[in-house]
Amino acid sequence: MVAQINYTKGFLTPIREGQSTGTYTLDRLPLQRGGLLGPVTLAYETWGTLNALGTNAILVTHALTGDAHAHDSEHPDDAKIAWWNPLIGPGRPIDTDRYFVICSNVLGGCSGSTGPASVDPRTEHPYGMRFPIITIHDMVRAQHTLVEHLEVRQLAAVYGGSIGGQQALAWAVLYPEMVQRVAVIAASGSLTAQGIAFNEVARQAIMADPQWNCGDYAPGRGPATGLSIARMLAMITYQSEESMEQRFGRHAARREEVVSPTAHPDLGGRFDVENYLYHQGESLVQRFDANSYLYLSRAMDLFDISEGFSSLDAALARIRSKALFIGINSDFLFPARHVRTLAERVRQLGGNATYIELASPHGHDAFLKEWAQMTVALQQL
Ligand SMILES: CC(=O)SCCNC(=O)CCNC(=O)[C@H](O)C(C)(C)COP(=O)(O)OP(=O)(O)OC[C@H]1O[C@@H](n2cnc3c(N)ncnc32)[C@H](O)[C@@H]1OP(=O)(O)O
Ligand SMILES: N[C@@H](CCO)C(=O)O
Repeated sequence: MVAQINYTKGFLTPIREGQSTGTYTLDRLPLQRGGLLGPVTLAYETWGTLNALGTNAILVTHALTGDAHAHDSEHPDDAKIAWWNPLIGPGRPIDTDRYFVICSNVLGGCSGSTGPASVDPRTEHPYGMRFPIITIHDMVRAQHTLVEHLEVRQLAAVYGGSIGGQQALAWAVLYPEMVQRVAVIAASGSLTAQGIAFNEVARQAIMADPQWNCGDYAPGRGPATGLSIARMLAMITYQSEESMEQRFGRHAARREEVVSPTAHPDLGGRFDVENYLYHQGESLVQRFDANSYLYLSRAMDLFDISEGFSSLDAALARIRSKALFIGINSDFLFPARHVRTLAERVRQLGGNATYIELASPHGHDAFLKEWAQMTVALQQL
């Protein structure tokens, strides 16, 4: 199923005891929708030590706007510095004393891995909209070559949430012999019509911004307004009515330094939730590429775990891993019942699948916030 891939180069730099950062480049990657992409670079980080047999590795896959910095051994308790910090480290559910933990920035991303902002070797200009459509399977196949390059023979586990959960599920289906355990968090076998709809509105906001310019913009000069609106919309889908009531209610804006993007002083910026969304939009513009947002959100839409197999059951029956599915009771992007149904189907097909539901008001993003519940859940795997 996986075509021959040649490695070209890679480096790994220790940044402190037990933590390294690196890049790895392969010549070309055959894509699920046809064609070849190359060279493809993945930026990655590792924590812990690989054993002599190459069997104690854990792969962590990040969410839509995440990056390879899942853990920071110098600041292990700060989730703002590294997005899954509280779950990774010595004695934690992803135990770096026992496991060699790997996290790479996803194919199509903008934090060191090849994506639409990378230079196309054929034109010597950024790919922009000449970047091919990539899928979750392509991301996973690229990760597979990285893992092989690191001399990992077996993955003790793959963990991921949201679009990272789609990747974790794809790992278990595409490489059943390699994945011993898998945690699919806040993700299902395919995104709902509602989820696709939210993503399309976000993409249209980006593409309607004149600064988008059909995807051709200089680094740092992209569609800031469009990307900001896309993030504002997406942040609503990552939360819930309950959490937004708790956090903001109808309170007046509490943060005066946030500038309301409206000409009339009372058309926006009056409510606290509005300022929160403006701030989130501005923050994403500082750290994320708009074209990457288009391609990654599209990969999320296109994902269908049955694609390439005769049926959904044929795909799910391939899973050999011990599988943990985690739903979130307030998630309306990947509703918990879809995650539970997926787990049940894997079990009905003879798989070793467990379902756990987090009880949280925090919606989809609960897997990035509910540390105590996530710790207990991941310990079940
Ligand atoms: C830094 C990074 O994210 S690195 C990349 C890796 N990231 C990821 O993988 C996930 C991306 N991150 C996220 O999705 C989110 O940050 C989450 C889910 C982790 C947390 O989201 P939130 O619940 O909105 O977090 P939180 O309440 O801490 O607010 C975040 C920001 O909104 C600001 N904010 C909170 N309330 C308000 C308000 N009422 N008005 C204005 N701003 C507000 C905070 O000050 C904070 O600002 P900062 O990020 O500049 O420090
Ligand atoms: N808050 C997450 C949600 C997407 O799953 C992110 O920004 O990556």
